[in-house]
Amino acid sequence: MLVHAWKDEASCWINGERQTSSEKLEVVDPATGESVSEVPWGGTEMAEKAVEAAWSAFPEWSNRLPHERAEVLKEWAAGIRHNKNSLAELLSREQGKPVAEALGEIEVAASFVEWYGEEAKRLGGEVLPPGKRGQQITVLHRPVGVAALITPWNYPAAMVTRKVAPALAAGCTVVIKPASETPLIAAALIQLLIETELPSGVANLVIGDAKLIGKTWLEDHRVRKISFTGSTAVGKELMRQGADQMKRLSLELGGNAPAIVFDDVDCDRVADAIVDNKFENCGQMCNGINLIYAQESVREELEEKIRSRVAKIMVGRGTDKKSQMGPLINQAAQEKVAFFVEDAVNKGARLLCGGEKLTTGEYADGFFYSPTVLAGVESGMALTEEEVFGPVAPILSFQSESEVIERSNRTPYGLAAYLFTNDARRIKRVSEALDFGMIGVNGTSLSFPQSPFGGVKESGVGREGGRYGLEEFLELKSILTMLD
Ligand SMILES: NC(=O)c1ccc[n+]([C@@H]2O[C@H](COP(=O)([O-])OP(=O)(O)OC[C@H]3O[C@@H](n4cnc5c(N)ncnc54)[C@H](O)[C@@H]3O)[C@@H](O)[C@H]2O)c1
Ligand SMILES: N[C@@H](CC=O)C(=O)O
Repeated sequence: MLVHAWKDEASCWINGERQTSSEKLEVVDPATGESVSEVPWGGTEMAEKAVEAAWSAFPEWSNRLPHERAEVLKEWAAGIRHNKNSLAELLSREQGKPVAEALGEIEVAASFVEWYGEEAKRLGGEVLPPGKRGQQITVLHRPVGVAALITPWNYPAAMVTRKVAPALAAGCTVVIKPASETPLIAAALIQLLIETELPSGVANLVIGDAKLIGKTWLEDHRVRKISFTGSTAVGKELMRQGADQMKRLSLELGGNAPAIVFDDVDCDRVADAIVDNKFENCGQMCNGINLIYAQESVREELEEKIRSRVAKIMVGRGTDKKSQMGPLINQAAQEKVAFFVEDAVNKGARLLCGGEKLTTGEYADGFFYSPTVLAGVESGMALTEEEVFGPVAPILSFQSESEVIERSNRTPYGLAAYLFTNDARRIKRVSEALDFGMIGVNGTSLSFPQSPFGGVKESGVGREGGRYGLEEFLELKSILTMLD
């Protein structure tokens, strides 16, 4: 098996072939502003060509035996794991996260491929009780068809495989558009997929103008499914555009996750869990904690335990082994975080640590922001309403269970919520009352291949992960047969 260095290899892929373009996209390291690589930049023409290839490949791929599709996925997972170190380095350079975190993401990416390879073999149908004598009712699961997959920059490896693997397992063929900030890791993963026994045209990748490519795929009748991960604003726009042709849609969108800490906990363990989650990927995580609600009697203790941990986080370039947190993805993200902190402080929040753009020395050319903790946060501050998507831990106080449930549910988002308590009855009551798609109880890890990942309300439609993620790429067909 080949080990790649990923130098000057990035490309768009259609029908198993590299694509060229007169226009190029320069991919920049957010830690240094240095160029990492150039990739071809596509538009309408390349997007159409990709659909043509996926459409032509669909009959053969969808008719393959499930275990044959599984073989390809197994080979892909092995290729990813075989190349994990160079993939993690590439991911860190274009996205900014520390290499150790990037390695973790590559393993998650491979685990989804492996899991869906296994699940592909279990795809079955159903025979239902007859409605009249001599009748047989059979329900088949059929692949939706050509699926268009659009992915974000924050987890640019795992979000690609979490879509591609179930789509291929179901028998769909795919066209993929990664975020322009992080096309290299997507191109590398698709190259590894193409290096398996995958028939040409089953997986196609177009890097380029998001609006043009999105419009082309939404207007093409041959594309039957859109699976999108990204911001709620773009998700809503795709839903509007998809309505014309009744496209099947899966939307994994933004969140505004509360972490509720009751007063019966061990504050050291809770502070560890909260800081791990909040500062992963520089706070750029859809299920990242956005608001920390501390019950008043433990608030001061928790504030201090969180502050002391956050003050020690080493910030630096992701490829530097000492770094525990990298830069934000770009200048706009850095400015947005600065705005949220300034707004909160102006409205009365207390800065416990951080609170500044890092702009000198080794940080001068990157988009760094210091790990920040704010206390005394109250509703009315902009960061209580919106997803901050940065390294800021805002702490609020609450008195009673009913009050904190009501305040947590006030958001239009509903992706993830976290709850810390040792009271079993309270765990049941509160986790059932919180209006979110995923609840972490006494822990903050939510992403596993077998578990459904996704939100309610404006956090999206549908689920990724587990058998639910496979169902997103399947249609039901009922066959009602009279046998005599
Ligand atoms: N729920 C989840 O599973 C999940 C996972 C990761 C990220 N997210 C969310 O993603 C957001 C961050 O990602 P982002 O900034 O890359 O989001 P984004 O919406 O700006 O972009 C996401 C993708 O959509 C593309 N895009 C942008 N405009 C488009 C258009 N008009 N038509 C078609 N495609 C278009 C982008 O190029 C990118 O590939 C956050 O809100 C985060 O919470 C959600
Ligand atoms: N952490 C999430 C991605 C959200 O941004 C995951 O691993 O699925």
